[in-house]
Amino acid sequence: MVQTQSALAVSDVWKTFNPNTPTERHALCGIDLTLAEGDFTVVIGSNGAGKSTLLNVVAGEVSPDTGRVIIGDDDITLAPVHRRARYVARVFQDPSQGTAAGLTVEENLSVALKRGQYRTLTYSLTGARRKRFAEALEPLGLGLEDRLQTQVEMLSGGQRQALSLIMACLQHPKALVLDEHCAALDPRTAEAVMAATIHAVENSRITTLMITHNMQHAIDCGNRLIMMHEGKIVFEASGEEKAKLTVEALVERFHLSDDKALLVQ
Ligand SMILES: Nc1ncnc2c1ncn2[C@@H]1O[C@H](COP(=O)(O)OP(=O)(O)OP(=O)(O)O)[C@@H](O)[C@H]1O
Repeated sequence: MVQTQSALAVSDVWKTFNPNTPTERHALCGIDLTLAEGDFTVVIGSNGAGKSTLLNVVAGEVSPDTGRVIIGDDDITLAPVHRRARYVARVFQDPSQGTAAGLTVEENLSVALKRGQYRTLTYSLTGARRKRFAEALEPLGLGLEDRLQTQVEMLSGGQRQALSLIMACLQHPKALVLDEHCAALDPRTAEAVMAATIHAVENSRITTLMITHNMQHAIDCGNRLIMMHEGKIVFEASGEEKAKLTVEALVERFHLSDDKALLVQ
């Protein structure tokens, strides 16, 4: 057991894909990142900067070549994805990835309640549990609390993504990773899901890493921001400095005005 005060620490993490081949890619080059409990950190950077690889290392999808990932007091560097479910919840870009289409809204939420435990296909949907689900869904403002028995395949992409978010937060994971989870949604729905994200993360104070290419979301969300480039963190802002950032200042500061990937509004 490693003693640490942080909620999530990524320490000197390196990752090279296809080493010593013509397709070698240095995705992460000595990443150090320490988040306190409740930190909501936005991750931005150009295409290929290493953002998804960083989140994959935290979520256990990718093993670092060297370095450590520590959550609370537990070193989870070598923990497989299924064991990390007790620690890390994730929402992907594709709304269909976080929910089971053939199950109802309440069945999906019941599965989410079993995060990190051995899952069975038995759901005990008590009145108390349905009330808890309805209370979790109600702040989304999408009316899902009245559709607990609706098959998820009947929901829109935005509704499914909002449900994925609530499912990810339901058991209060120690860390939440959001990988461009609004990128596949139409602009209006993306705004609704982002508002739900801010509400869910800030209310529950879940330590969160969120990738976005939307600079306005990067400005509006979270108390910390990191910018990655070529596998390194090249800029960090937190607290008041983060609150004072503007889209223009970010673009100007990093001479990114010609990088369209960073300018999706
Ligand atoms: N599984 C993989 N196999 C080989 N190379 C990979 C793999 N995953 C990522 N890479 C490479 O590692 C580098 C970092 O990729 P990563 O997906 O982490 O970047 P990103 O910042 O998330 O980019 P984007 O914004 O385009 O999604 C890139 O050069 C990418 O091509």
